[in-house]
Amino acid sequence: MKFTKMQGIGNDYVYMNCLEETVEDPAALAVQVSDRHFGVGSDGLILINPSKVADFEMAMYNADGSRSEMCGNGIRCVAKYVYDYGLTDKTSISIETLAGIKYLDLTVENGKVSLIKVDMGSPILGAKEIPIISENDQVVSETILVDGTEYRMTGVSMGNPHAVVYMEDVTNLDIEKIGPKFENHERFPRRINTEFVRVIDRKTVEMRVWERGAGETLACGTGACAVAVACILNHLTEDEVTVKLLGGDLIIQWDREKNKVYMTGPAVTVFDGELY
Ligand SMILES: N[C@H](CCC[C@H](N)C(=O)O)C(=O)O
Repeated sequence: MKFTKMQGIGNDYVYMNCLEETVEDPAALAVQVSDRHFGVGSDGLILINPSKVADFEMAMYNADGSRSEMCGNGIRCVAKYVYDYGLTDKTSISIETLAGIKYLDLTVENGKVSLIKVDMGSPILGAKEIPIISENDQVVSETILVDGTEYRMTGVSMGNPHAVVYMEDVTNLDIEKIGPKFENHERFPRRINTEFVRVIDRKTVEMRVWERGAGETLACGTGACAVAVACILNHLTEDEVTVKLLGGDLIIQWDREKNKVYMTGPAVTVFDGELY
């Protein structure tokens, strides 16, 4: 079976073109290919499928085989894949996900996609869609007790669930220890992606992420969107934020009139390969 390894600011997945290949058991394949010693090495597996309602469909599996609704870095790579490999010649495309249809604008340089802007749709706070928040609205955060320590956190769904946790320092964080405690906390029955964020200034934040089903990754696109929304709601930043992740930067804008989040970032092809 043919595959392509791609990465979006270091968040790497194995991509398979399922317009041509058939994958019988994607959950098992995700575990197999993700292994960094016995497999290809990745944060998970992403299948590019045909769609009846959009140009393509993306099916995303974490390294542990669990399925996620959405993947921000992954969807930019899918856009690069379908354009660079000639599956489409459009530079505005739609991709169906379990979190709805997403719309993407591609920047092409020398015949290849270099940058992608994604309309990530509307964030969801708790169970309810976030209404347009005025500057006078109250701070949106809660306290959560994890492993004996109280943290301030905002829960945001970008189709998949995120806990945004505010920190003074993320560099020295023992994420291998605290990450799993958040992921499996009783507050989150479907487990959770956790972003630990430090606000640098009103336009810049830095974060590290512990992903549901994958552990620490170098970046998380949906996580960066959740972080921006949470920081904006808490009046910590402006409506456009540069999110600095271990693998690079993403620009996140929240258009509060339309209640849409836009994510802009790169996508890179690493290599093509064949699985035996
Ligand atoms: N890295 C991905 C998100 C993966 C989320 C996944 N770990 C989940 O279970 O929701 C991103 O760029 O958005």
